[in-house]
Amino acid sequence: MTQHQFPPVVATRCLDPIKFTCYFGTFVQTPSLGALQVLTHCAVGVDQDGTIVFVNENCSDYTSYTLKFTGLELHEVRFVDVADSETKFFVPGFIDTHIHAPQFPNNGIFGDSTLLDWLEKYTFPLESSFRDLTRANSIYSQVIERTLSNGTTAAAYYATIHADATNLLADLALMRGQRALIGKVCMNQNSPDHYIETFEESKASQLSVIEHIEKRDPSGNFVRPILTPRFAPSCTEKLMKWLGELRKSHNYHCQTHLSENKREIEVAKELFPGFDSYTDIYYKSGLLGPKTILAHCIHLSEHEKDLLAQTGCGVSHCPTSNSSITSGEARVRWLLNSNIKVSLGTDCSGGFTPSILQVAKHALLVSNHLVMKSENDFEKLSTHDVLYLATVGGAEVLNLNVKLGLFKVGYKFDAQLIQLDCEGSPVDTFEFQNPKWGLLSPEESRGKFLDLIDKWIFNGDDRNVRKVFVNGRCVVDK
Ligand SMILES: O=c1[nH]c(=O)c2nc[nH]c2[nH]1
Repeated sequence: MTQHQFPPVVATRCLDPIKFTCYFGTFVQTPSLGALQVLTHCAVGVDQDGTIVFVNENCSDYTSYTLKFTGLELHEVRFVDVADSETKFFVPGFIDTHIHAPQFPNNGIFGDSTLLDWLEKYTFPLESSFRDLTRANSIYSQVIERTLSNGTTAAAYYATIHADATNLLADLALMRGQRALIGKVCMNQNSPDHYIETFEESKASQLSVIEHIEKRDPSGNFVRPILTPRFAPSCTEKLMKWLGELRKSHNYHCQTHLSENKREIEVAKELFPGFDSYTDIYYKSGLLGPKTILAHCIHLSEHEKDLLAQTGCGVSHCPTSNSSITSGEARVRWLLNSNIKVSLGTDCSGGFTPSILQVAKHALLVSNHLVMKSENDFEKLSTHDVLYLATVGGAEVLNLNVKLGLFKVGYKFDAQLIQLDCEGSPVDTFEFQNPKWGLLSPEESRGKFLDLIDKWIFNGDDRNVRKVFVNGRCVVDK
């Protein structure tokens, strides 16, 4: 079906250790919001640290180029040529900036509840069972496997209040090769007797989790602790202020929920009457900064939005969850226009899918609903916009030491290999829709390829994710 005009795989195996890997094929990325870049016949070189050292577009002789560029011998380089199908391409790994790992068994179970009763009925009972490490081991292993298989190369996880189980989540992510921010949930008020901690307990277990994770990965490039006050209603001011001090003194990451549900906002205001707004509670507690991730942010006032912009926080937009438990529609464009970093979160199990690709599609549909309600086009998000939120947006919000989200020199090779015409693919491909690079005009080929990307976003799923790479290492090979 495809017109492959380039050399086949030259060397796949050698006796000496591989010093360098060169991937050859089509690479798709979103260098800026709304812009989709398609690099065809492109050679991307990755060193042993998983860092991209060259990106050479329109490179017909990629083997000679690579050897010349690196100065290495043929046997020291692994060539991975995936250009055997024109419906195969690399995209940056997805970044899930809001996911509750212990809630995974409840995906799809929410009945007709909304946030506060959903927490009581479904969420707290399940999370409290993570005092059992056998259960934690089995569920956390499954979450990591499932999200990796959906192309998620980095995630900001909420765990539970239990230090041992949280440490286990960090160990499992590190072992399996998924980048992860790991949050021990802190909650010391308005929670059920079977699932609550005192201020002193919260403090002690938070410090022990930080110590454990920092020992496991001193570089912090793979797993890192993230301070996680659950949300204002379940934390005392004393606890939030202590976490705020800790954040500021060590420049730690921080994550919490903000302005998800109207009743939740009323409760927060009732519990903290001395503050100007829900956002102000976090602001005055010292929780807001460039490494803070705020999930939802649906019902913010102008002033609250300005506070997020001023403090440099990132937002995790969770449209699947917001539709499922009837929370509302976040105004993503309104946030982006104020230079607030926005990314996507599955929010399992308020959300029902562990797939950021599905969430990207929901983000687009929710933006269409905002347009239908307000009758202006301003809020509409394109397929290219939501791909940006799923990759570059996620990297900005995670704010790690390593550069992620693009195929660019100096960035880490965290990637997915997508194939639309694989066996069992949910995406139907047709010969007349094939881009036929080199045989049609560049504009025609590009137009056809962009259509394929749209088809992938709307119809694709984990079956199309053939390989996943984190830091240059293949962690999923189907
Ligand atoms: O979507 C949500 N999931 C949760 O677990 C939670 N806790 C507080 N607020 C929350 N929102």
